[in-house]
Amino acid sequence: MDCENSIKIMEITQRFGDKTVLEDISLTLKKGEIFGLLGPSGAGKTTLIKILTGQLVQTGGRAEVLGTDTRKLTSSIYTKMGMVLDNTGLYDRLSCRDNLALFAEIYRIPKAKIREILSAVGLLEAEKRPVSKLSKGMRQRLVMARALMHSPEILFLDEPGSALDPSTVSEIHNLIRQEQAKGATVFLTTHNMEEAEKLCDHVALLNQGKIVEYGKPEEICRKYNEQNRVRILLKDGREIDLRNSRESAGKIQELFASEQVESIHSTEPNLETVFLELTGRRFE
Ligand SMILES: Nc1ncnc2c1ncn2[C@@H]1O[C@H](COP(=O)(O)OP(=O)(O)OP(=O)(O)O)[C@@H](O)[C@H]1O
Repeated sequence: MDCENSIKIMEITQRFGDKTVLEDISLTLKKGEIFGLLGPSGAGKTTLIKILTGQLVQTGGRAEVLGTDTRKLTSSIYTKMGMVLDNTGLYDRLSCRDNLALFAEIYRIPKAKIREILSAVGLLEAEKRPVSKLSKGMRQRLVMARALMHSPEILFLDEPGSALDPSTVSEIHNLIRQEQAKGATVFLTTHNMEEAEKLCDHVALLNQGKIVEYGKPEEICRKYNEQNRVRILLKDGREIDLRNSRESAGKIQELFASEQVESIHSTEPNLETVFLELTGRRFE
C-alpha cells in the first residue's frame, strides 16, 4: 500500500452513451491534504466522486482509494471514508440524535460520541428536533456530523458550501480544517472559487471533462498574474477585460480617444478569472 497517497486517479474516462463526461483524468492526493475539484455545473465533478466512492464503475482507467481499487472497495475501506453528497439520506421524522444513533449502530461507534459530535457542529440544542424542522444549514451540519462521526481518513464533500449562508459556510470550513489537522484527506467539489482559494491545498480546474489546470491556488493565480490584466469600465456601463499586452495598448488608446472610458485599473487574477481565461466560460 502507498503510504504517502490517499487517492490515486489514473487516466479515468467516463462515457454515458456517446457522451464523454470525463476524459483521461489523472490526479494524486497526498495524505492530509485538502483538494478541490472545481468546475461549472455539468463539468463532471459528481461523476468523479461517484467513481471514487464506488457508486459508479468507470468506462476506462483506474482509481485507488487508500490503496484499494475503487471497483473493489470493501466495508473496511468504507469505514475509513466519510461522505457528504447531494442525497443527504437523513430520516426526516427522526431527531438529530436518532439519525446519528442509527449511524453509530452501523459503525459500532460508542453512543457518547453522538453528543460530542452534535456539540462540535453546534447542534446540541437541537438534538431532539426532527430533521423535518431543521433549516437547510442545520441539515448540512447534521450531514457533516454523520460524515465525521467515525473519524474518517478520507472525507468526500460534494459542494459543501452550496446554498448556505456565510456563517454556516465558515463553520463548515472550520470543521473541514479540524479534520485535516487530525490527519484526514479531504476531496471536495465546488463551483465556488472563493471557497477553493480559502480552503484548498491543491485544486484542479475541470472543464468539459478535462483538467485544464492543476496546482496550489496561489501558484495558479501567480502564474496568470504574469499575464497582468487591465479592466476598463466604459461610460455606458460595460466592462472590458484585456491582457496587458502591446495589442491591447492600441485598443485602450482607441477607447480613450473616443472618450468612452470611465475608469481603468489593473486586476490581480483570482481562480475565477483564470478559469475564464482558460475556457472562455464563467462559473455559475
Ligand atoms: N447516469 C448518467 N447517465 C447519463 N448522463 C449522466 C449520468 N450522470 C451524469 N450524467 C451527465 O454527466 C455530466 C456531468 O454530470 P455531473 O453531475 O458529474 O456534473 P457536475 O460537475 O457535478 O455538475 P453540478 O455542479 O451541477 O453538480 C452532465 O452532463 C450529466 O447530465
